[in-house]
Amino acid sequence: MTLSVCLKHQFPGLALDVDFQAPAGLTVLFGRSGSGKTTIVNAVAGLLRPDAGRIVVADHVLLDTQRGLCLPPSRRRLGYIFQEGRLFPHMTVRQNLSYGRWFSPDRGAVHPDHVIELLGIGALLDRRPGALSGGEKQRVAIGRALLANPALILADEPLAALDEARKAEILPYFERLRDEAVVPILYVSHAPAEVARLATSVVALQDGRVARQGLAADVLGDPSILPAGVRGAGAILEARVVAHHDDGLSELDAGGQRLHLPRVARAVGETLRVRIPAQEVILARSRPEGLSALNIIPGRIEAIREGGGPGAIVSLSTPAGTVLARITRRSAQALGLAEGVECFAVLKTVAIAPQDIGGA
Ligand SMILES: Nc1ncnc2c1ncn2[C@@H]1O[C@H](COP(=O)(O)OP(=O)(O)OP(=O)(O)O)[C@@H](O)[C@H]1O
Repeated sequence: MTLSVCLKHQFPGLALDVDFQAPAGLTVLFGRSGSGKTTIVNAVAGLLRPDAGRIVVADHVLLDTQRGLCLPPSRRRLGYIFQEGRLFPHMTVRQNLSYGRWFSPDRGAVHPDHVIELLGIGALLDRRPGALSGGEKQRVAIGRALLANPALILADEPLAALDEARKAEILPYFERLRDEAVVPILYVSHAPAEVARLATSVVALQDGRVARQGLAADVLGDPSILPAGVRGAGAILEARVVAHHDDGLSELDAGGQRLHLPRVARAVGETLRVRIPAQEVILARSRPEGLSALNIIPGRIEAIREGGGPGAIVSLSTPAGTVLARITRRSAQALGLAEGVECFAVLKTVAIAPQDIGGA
């Protein structure tokens, strides 16, 4: 266990009461606006003194209100990545990077060359932030946080201010950070696709409480806790690249099932995470023929969740993993769908967007 957070705090509009552990890797704090994500990050950073609580990062106690202990931010050994890079405009990239290093208690544990290579910012070192794109600024901000030699990185919606193209540019760097396990990361987001790509584990918040905690695939499959409700529901499959075809498609293997996706920028043999949005999946009782959709996966219904509206979310257990389908209650009834019934999930190739595909 790398981070342990137990907090109670009362604001006029929020009664925060959380207790969770973040294992190594990248833990996403996920929840609707106002659910308490930033309040938790601020308490971990030392920017907010909560009414009660205890926060420990790898045996280093940052806060223990019972013992009257509350370390100031400068003694917490945290790297902070904000929505906007917040670089110093008058300094070059090189100077901005060394600024983080200046505050590091033992300089040198993370080598600058490695960080520069990891983030691909070698060509930017002599530029000032004004001459960088939004994505480049954010990469430098990540580098500065890493070079402060932190015990934990806090990233508060670091992609929120970027457009889709810039987000796609930055996501792989967070994946590398997660995979190299340079340092554990607590990452705030309310975008399911981002969570699906990045999270090792997810802490889902609702009204200041932990609604669910666990692996991304399990938490994201539960529409009741999703900020965007059923619209954000989706399954995560792990799939290995088998071939790239001349017509622009890539072929993947997910538990023995073939998936055809728009060309993925990964080598044959690499394993990917693919998010399958529930609203892009059609269900059929028999294997459809004469259909333009290329992906047809057989499975058995595990559960059907109905909400207050006309829709239902069907969880299908398949050899590729659990697939979710958002259909109408009317269709579920017409098809005689029920727990245990076998059916086929149909997915159009083009329904999978590049941001739904990432490193496993
Ligand atoms: N300094 C404060 N003073 C009073 N109330 C506050 C303060 N900070 C936060 N709150 C209350 O706590 C609630 C949770 O805020 P918080 O910023 O933690 O939510 P969030 O999940 O990060 O939301 P968002 O996704 O919009 O950033 C807010 O709705 C607000 O009512």
